[in-house]
Amino acid sequence: MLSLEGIAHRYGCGTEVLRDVTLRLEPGLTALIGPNGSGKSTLLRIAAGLLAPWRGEVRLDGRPLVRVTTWERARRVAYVPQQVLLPEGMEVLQVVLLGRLPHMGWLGPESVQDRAAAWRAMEATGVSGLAHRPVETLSGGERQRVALARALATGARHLLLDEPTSHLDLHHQSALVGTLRALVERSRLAVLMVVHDPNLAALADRVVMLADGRVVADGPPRRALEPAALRAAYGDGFVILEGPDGRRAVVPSAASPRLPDRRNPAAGTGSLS
Ligand SMILES: Nc1ncnc2c1ncn2[C@@H]1O[C@H](COP(=O)(O)OP(=O)(O)OP(=O)(O)O)[C@@H](O)[C@H]1O
Repeated sequence: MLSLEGIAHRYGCGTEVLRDVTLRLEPGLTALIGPNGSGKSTLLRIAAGLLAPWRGEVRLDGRPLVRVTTWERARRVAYVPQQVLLPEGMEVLQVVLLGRLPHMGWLGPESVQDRAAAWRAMEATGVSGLAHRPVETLSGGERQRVALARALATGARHLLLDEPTSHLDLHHQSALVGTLRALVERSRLAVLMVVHDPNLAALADRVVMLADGRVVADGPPRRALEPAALRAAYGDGFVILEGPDGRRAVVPSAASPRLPDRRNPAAGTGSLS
């Protein structure tokens, strides 16, 4: 299990962008949401071991992550950044096979098992038909799915995905959630994905909401996405529609929105009717 304990972070001499965040990443699909600049990407990079926290510790099965070798970490924790950079001049299959490097070591070449894992990952993300396309010819959404395939090919049980749906159309957003859910159920993966859309977050098993670098809600979607919690984090620039089956949709409102008053957290909360 990947756990973050008492994490605080500041860049240089700036103010704290994460404050005392404690989070245990259990098997299941967890959505990480929060306003722009609330610290989501910073938290993911710290969880991936790519950024040393200013205070606190990340542990993998109880061991400090800094003591886990780079190879082992790469086999067990996969991270897909917000800005996906794929090496130009390579075909999709070659790029996805890069996800197998932690299993191949320096000596390579890839084994039958490595190729099978790469094909499985491409099929799961719907890019197997693009296997021999040079990556620079792909659309933004296709690139994003190739990056996810590379992460899945690692076989890591912990997936850290920073806005994996930002370039995806509605169909592929649903397909991605379906794929992740199937992986979670079949292989007990622990997935932490940053999303901006609360409606997408509502499809997760658990929602963690950050505001001002703190966890302000953590629980099942219905509870974590309570109107009052959303309003405290995002202000009043949205309305909540409720269908006859009780399902809710959060949609931006056309009115000039006000952000919450962070000096007085009680202001800006309340009923959204
Ligand atoms: N390398 C850096 N140097 C200085 N400040 C940084 C750096 N990276 C991020 N920040 C600042 O840290 C804060 C948190 O940034 P972060 O990218 O973690 O937020 P986020 O919640 O992912 O935002 P968004 O939703 O806009 O992607 C922001 O105020 C940002 O400007």
